Amino acid sequence: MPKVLVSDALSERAVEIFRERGIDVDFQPDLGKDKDKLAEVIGQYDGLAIRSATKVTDKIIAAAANLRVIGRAGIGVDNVDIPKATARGIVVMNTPFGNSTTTAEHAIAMMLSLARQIPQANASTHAGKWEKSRFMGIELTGKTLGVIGCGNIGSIVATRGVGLKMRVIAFDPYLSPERAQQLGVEKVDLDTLLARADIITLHTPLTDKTRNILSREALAKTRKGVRIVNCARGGLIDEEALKDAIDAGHVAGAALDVFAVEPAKEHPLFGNENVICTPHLGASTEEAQETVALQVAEQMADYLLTGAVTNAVNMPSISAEEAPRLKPWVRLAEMLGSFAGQVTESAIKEVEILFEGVASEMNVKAMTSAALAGLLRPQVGDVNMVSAPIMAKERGIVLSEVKRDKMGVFDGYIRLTIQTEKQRRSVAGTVFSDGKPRFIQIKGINLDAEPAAHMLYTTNADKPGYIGALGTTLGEAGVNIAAFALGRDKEGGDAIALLTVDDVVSDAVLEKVRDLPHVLQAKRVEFDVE
Ligand SMILES: NC(=O)c1ccc[n+]([C@@H]2O[C@H](COP(=O)([O-])OP(=O)(O)OC[C@H]3O[C@@H](n4cnc5c(N)ncnc54)[C@H](O)[C@@H]3O)[C@@H](O)[C@H]2O)c1
Ligand SMILES: O=C(O)CC[C@@H](O)C(=O)O
Repeated sequence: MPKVLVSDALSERAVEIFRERGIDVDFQPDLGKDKDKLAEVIGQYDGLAIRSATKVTDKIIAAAANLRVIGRAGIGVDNVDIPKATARGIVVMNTPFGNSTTTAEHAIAMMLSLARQIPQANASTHAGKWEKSRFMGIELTGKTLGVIGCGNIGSIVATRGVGLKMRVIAFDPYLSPERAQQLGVEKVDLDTLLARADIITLHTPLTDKTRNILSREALAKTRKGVRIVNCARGGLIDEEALKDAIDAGHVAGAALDVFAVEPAKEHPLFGNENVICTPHLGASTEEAQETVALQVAEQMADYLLTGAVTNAVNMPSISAEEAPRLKPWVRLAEMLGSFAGQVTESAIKEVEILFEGVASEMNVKAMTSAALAGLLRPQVGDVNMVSAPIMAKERGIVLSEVKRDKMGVFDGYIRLTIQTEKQRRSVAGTVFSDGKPRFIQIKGINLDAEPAAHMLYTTNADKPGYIGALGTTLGEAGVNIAAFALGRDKEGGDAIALLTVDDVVSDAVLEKVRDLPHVLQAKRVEFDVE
């Protein structure tokens, strides 16, 4: 039974879902804050469910010997070392839509609070001061709202802005003109947004491109009296520059839900009367927390129990419906890759994967990832479907995928061709109606072989007497042959043999086979068979 640790304050709904799905779950909502304790225990778990407090660092990943999936109940995965998780073959999932509306509403609440100084007026009134003349606000109707990042949350904020009768402009290089029109916003470049917006609201992820998008220089380009809302990520604003701009009276106010360092227990902007702060509350509504907890638990359970992948940030999706049909094809792809990887000794330069017929109608990304994992494993050891594409890229392997309608006798097949420094090699296979993989072609030569735990692959010149000599050599070495698949390109041409044997083919036996007349190559090939 898979075991999951919930190390942040997720809604209890997640725990219920894991239990209902038959998963052993430990709910320790404060454990994520104790990184040493987390590193101590993480090795026991197959899954880790988190919000933002748990930092899944290199060190945690190194200690997570059995971890297969990290589920983030929320959007931002910047608290997870994704490259490290990917390299270790751990799927990282998030819930990209579950808290968007709630966070957009928080941004709007922050904008309204900023416009009317509601938190300050509230504190003053509670203190019995009745400072009616101190709190003069601004009206939002007719004002220009500048949205930086118009994705899930930014677009909801934009439409709410339109609803408030604001003029909404947006900077987002990936926003299409059609989508902008549909949202009722004007697409502009960053400098135009900075120059025109009365209120700027940030909704991008934190990346190398967006870090400090509101830099000192950018803030200098804003209108005097601009107000700034950040409910996205702390690093998007140069906080020192923001403080200076507020102190100088250029920026009229800022509403911050997020900070460069969190938890933010002290900050240069704390105590500033023009700054409103909340402790990263954007996603904190009962509705959003229940939704993200439910979604992340379902997604993680699906992956751990069926292999279905939803909302992974480091792997292609595999839906629960397609997972059973796809599974034997993924397995075939991995075996084709494994075969090619085991018989190849030089560096792989190119990989081409052809998907024909029914194979081309399925999730080819998943099959490609599996083929790459099989291919690289003999060379790099610890690799799986998650880490294989990135490892292939790191090794400079050029990958191409080709899809083709059914042309041959099989309803569908996959052919993997690899180009090494020395040669080009191909292997093809299909899945029979019993769900079992079959190799149907090697080096363009047809054959019919079921991959098995222990196999011997030979290439030889097609001359009489070879099969007898091979059988005798194996028999004398005590190697029992369970199945023998043969093929040749033409009479007297190149021939191949793929034999299933009962035990591992030893190096000594391989040497004897290589010494037989007409043998060009002899390789031991092994597969993990269920
Ligand atoms: N405060 C919170 O509690 C809270 C809750 C949820 C999400 N978030 C954060 O809100 C942010 C937005 O989330 P989302 O779900 O809308 O993400 P999203 O991916 O749907 O949208 C992000 C948008 O930013 C745009 N973008 C990317 N790079 C850009 C750049 N250089 N300049 C301008 N635009 C750029 C993208 O094209 C995209 O449209 C994320 O940082 C997320 O982590 C915060
Ligand atoms: O879990 C939270 O409270 C914060 C979530 C938010 O930052 C997100 O990226 O989804």
